[in-house]
Amino acid sequence: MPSLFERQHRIVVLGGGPGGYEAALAGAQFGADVTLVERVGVGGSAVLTDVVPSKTLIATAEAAGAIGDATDLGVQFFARGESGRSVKPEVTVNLRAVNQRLLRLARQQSEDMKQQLVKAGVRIVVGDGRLDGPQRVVVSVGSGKKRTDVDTCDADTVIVAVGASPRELDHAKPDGERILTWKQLYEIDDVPEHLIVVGSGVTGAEFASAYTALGAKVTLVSSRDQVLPGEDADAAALIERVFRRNGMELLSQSRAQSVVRDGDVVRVDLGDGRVIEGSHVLMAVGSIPNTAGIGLEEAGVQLTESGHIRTNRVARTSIPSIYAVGDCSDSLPLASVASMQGRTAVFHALGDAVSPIELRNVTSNIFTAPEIATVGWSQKQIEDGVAQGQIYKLPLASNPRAKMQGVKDGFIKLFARTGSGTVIGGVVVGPKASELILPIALAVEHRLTVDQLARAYSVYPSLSGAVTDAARAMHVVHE
Ligand SMILES: Cc1cc2nc3c(=O)[nH]c(=O)nc-3n(C[C@H](O)[C@H](O)[C@H](O)COP(=O)(O)OP(=O)(O)OC[C@H]3O[C@@H](n4cnc5c(N)ncnc54)[C@H](O)[C@@H]3O)c2cc1C
Ligand SMILES: NC(=O)c1ccc[n+]([C@@H]2O[C@H](COP(=O)([O-])OP(=O)(O)OC[C@H]3O[C@@H](n4cnc5c(N)ncnc54)[C@H](O)[C@@H]3O)[C@@H](O)[C@H]2O)c1
Repeated sequence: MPSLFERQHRIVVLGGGPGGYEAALAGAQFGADVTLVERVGVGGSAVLTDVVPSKTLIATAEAAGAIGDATDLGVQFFARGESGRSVKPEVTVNLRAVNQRLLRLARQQSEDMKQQLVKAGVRIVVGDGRLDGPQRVVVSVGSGKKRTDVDTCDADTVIVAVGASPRELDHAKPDGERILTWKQLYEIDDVPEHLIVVGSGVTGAEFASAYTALGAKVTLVSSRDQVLPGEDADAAALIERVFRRNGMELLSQSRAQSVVRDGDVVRVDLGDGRVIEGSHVLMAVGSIPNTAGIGLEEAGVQLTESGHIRTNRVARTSIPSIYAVGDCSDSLPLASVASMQGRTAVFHALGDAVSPIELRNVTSNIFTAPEIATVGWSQKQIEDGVAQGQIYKLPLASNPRAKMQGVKDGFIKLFARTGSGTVIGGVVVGPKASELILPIALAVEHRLTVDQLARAYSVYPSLSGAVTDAARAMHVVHE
């Protein structure tokens, strides 16, 4: 039974994405008086415009890609033409139906989450929230002169979980038709003839990969030497190779200066004399936190130069009654991290046992084809001497199941502490790497050694067998 203290504790959560949702649920679990203020829909950008729609689109891209892969394994697709001779059918994607499906799925997921909150006893207030000092949130609806305050919520604890929005360049303003942010992609009815993706971070790489599989000609404009800056260098090199093999054009060290539309044509000016033309442009040049104009600085909350909210490892800000979680904070911009922060913040505010967030153990995945999953320390950190470790890389080409399935690209990499053999990180590149990384994540979280990992029975034949094989290869022979 919640104590009187918990029942009297008023938590106001601003923003209903993964961070806010998890915080609200955790508060309700403790029996606290929880109000969630959200302007668009429960689930936030993660569910309505970012993670859920993009991964649903990628599921279709994988299905389209699987047809080509099946051909490699001897499956033939043909139809009888009028003369009785076989003709190769065209594989096309009905993007309008795909988009309708993914938006329906996102709305349903949002509704399911809202019901969960209502069932748990969370009060949901629809509108724009802003802080009025460290312990009050004011909610308004409408904009400009029509803006009206509709609610005032006093709080013992405020959890700010307002997320982030696509960054826009001054000379490349999205028009929602041909020049698009990732939130506007689902409004187009046909697969673009030629999609230019500006920005080769995770968002740009995922959409470039997906639209190539859906049948678009794709040009990826990367401001760096290599796509996916900051990720494992071997994984980035492999994905570039696959992108090129699949017909994608990759422009490295190319920075878009301006994007203009001329009827059905868009032109991206790279500022060095080169201008590329396409039918659509996706701007994937990062995000900015939704922290402006909501009373944070006035309440004394410290922001970083980029406008993110400074937090400690239990997500508390510089003001003790205010916590900040998710993409608006200075933590890692991942849905899983936002959720963990949301829960941690509430546990801390209500005085329950709490483990400070350990970002090093976060597992993440890039949903390109093949996928790239990582956990723990990176090879670069080991090579730079930040962590001491051994590196072992096992190409999937040597794995029996991969051979049977015709898997052409991928590897497993393990990092283990020099001497003790404790697993400190790893990278998986391959189909469903997001599922294959878990044994490595468990090893990192629970400080298992390569020998302990190797002792687990993996199924023969299986892709996960490559994880135990890599662990075996790293066995430390003591003199
Ligand atoms: C294309 C794309 C794909 C991604 N894929 C993945 C993935 O596969 N896995 C993963 O872990 N992460 C992924 N991410 C990152 C993930 O989307 C974010 O880390 C996650 O959404 C952060 O959650 P959040 O709780 O901070 O809030 P958000 O999901 O950003 O939601 C914030 C909510 O706050 C509301 N809000 C903002 N201001 C106010 C206000 N003043 N008043 C009321 N409400 C307000 C907004 O309407 C929004 O609903 C992806 C990101 C992008 C762009
Ligand atoms: N699968 C996932 O979990 C997933 C998917 C998408 C995003 N995310 C999260 O979102 C974060 C942000 O990723 P992102 O890709 O949206 O942003 P990002 O900031 O990581 O990448 C944007 C890229 O655009 C480049 N850029 C900026 N201006 C440019 C210009 N004018 N021309 C060409 N390139 C330009 C930048 O140099 C940068 O490399 C990720 O780190 C990740 O945490 C996660």
